[in-house]
Amino acid sequence: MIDLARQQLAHDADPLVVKVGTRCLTLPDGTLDECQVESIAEQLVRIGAGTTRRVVLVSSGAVGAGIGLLKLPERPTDLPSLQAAAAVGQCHLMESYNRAFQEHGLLAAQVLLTADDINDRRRYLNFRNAIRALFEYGAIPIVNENDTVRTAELSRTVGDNDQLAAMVTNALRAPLLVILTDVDGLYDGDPADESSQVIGMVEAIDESTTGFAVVGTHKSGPVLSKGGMLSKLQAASIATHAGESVILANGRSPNILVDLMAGEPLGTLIPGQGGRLAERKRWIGSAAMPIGALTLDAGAVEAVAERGKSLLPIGIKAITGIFDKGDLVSLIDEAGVEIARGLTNYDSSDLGKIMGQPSEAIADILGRAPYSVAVHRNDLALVRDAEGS
Ligand SMILES: Nc1ncnc2c1ncn2[C@@H]1O[C@H](COP(=O)(O)OP(=O)(O)O)[C@@H](O)[C@H]1O
Ligand SMILES: N[C@@H](CCC(=O)OP(=O)(O)O)C(=O)O
Repeated sequence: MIDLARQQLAHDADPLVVKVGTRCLTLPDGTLDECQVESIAEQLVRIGAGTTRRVVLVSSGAVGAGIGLLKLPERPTDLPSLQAAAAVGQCHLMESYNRAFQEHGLLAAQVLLTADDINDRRRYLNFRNAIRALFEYGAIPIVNENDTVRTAELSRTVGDNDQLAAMVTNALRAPLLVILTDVDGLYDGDPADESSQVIGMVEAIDESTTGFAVVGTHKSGPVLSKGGMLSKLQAASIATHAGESVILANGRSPNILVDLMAGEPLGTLIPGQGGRLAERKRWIGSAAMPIGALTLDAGAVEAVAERGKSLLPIGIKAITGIFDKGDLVSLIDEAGVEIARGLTNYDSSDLGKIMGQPSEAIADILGRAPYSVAVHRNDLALVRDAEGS
C-alpha cells in the first residue's frame, strides 16, 4: 500500500544516496553476486538515475569480490591482505557495475574516499564539485571507502561504508539515504528469532533503538566489512541529525528501490530530525570529525550557546589535542558535554598561550593578533542545531 508521506519523501529524494552492503552483494561463498549488481543497476535506472534523478551509489563488496578472484581459501584477517583483496576486488566490482549500467546506456564513475577527504574542507568541496560534474554528465558516481590507504587505528577514519554513506548524504544535502542490506529493516530483536518484528518507523535514535542491534550476529571478525546494524543506526543518526531521512531495507527483496521510490512503506524509516542545516554548518556539525577540544567556562558556554556569540580566548579553560589553525574542534563545557563544533582561528600551541586572556593581550603574547576571537560564530555549529531542537 502506498503511504503518502513516504511518496512525498521519495519524490523529494533528489539527490538520492543508496548504500549497498556486502551482505546484499555477495554469494554464500563470499564472491560477488553479479545478478545483484545487475538488479541494483537496473532498479537505479528505473527510478531515474542518470536522467531524471541524481543518484549516488555507495557500494561495499570489494573485499568479497577480491577473495573470489584471488582464490583465497578463506577470508584473511590481517589488514594488508584484506586491503589487497579490496584492491583486486574493487576493479571487478566496478567492471560489473560499469557493464550493468552500460546495458542501459549509462557510465559508472568510481569514487574512492576516506573520512579524511570529507574532514578536510578543501577536499570535501572538491569531492562535492566532482559529484556535481558527474551528475551533469549523467554518469553514476559509485563510492567506496579507499581501503588500501585505510588504517584501522586512525581516529579520523570512518570505519565502514554505512557512516561514509551518511557523510556523503550530508555533504550533498541529499534528503534521503537508503541503506540496503540482507534483512527487512531494524528488528526489535535478533532477526534470526521468529518472534522479532521489523520496526516500520524509528522517530529518533536513542539507547532503546541501538539496544535492538544484536552485536556479533554477523561479521564480527572481518576488518574491512564490519558494519552491522549498530553501524547503520550510527550512520542514520549522522544523517538524520542533519535533517535528512534514512530508510533501512532489504536489498535482496526484488524491486526494493522501485517500490521504495513509489512510496511503499517498506523497511524502517528514520525521518530527518528538525530543520535541514545550512551547508557550512552541516559540514562543521556533522560531516567532519573534530580533532581537538576546547573546554569553555560557564560564561563562554552561555555566550556561545545562548547568545550566538563567537568564542573569545578568555573563555577557554583547557585545550585537548594538537591541531592546526582552521581545524575542526569540539567546544565542551566543564562537565565534558559537547555544546558546539567550530573551526579554530589559532593552532593548539598559540591557543595554549592565549587561553584565559583578554583579546587585547593576544598581540603582546604572540607578537601578532590576526584574530580577536578563537572561533568565529560563522564557523560554529551548535550541537543542539544538529539535533534540530
Ligand atoms: N536488530 C536488528 N535488526 C536487523 N538486523 C540486525 C539486528 N541486529 C543485528 N542485525 C544484523 O545486521 C546485519 C546487517 O548488517 P551488516 O552485516 O553490516 O550488513 P551489510 O554487509 O549489508 O552492510 C543483518 O544481517 C543482521 O543479522
Ligand atoms: N570497503 C569494503 C566494505 C566495508 C563495509 O563497510 O562493508 P559493509 O558493512 O558490508 O557495508 C568493501 O568494499 O568490501
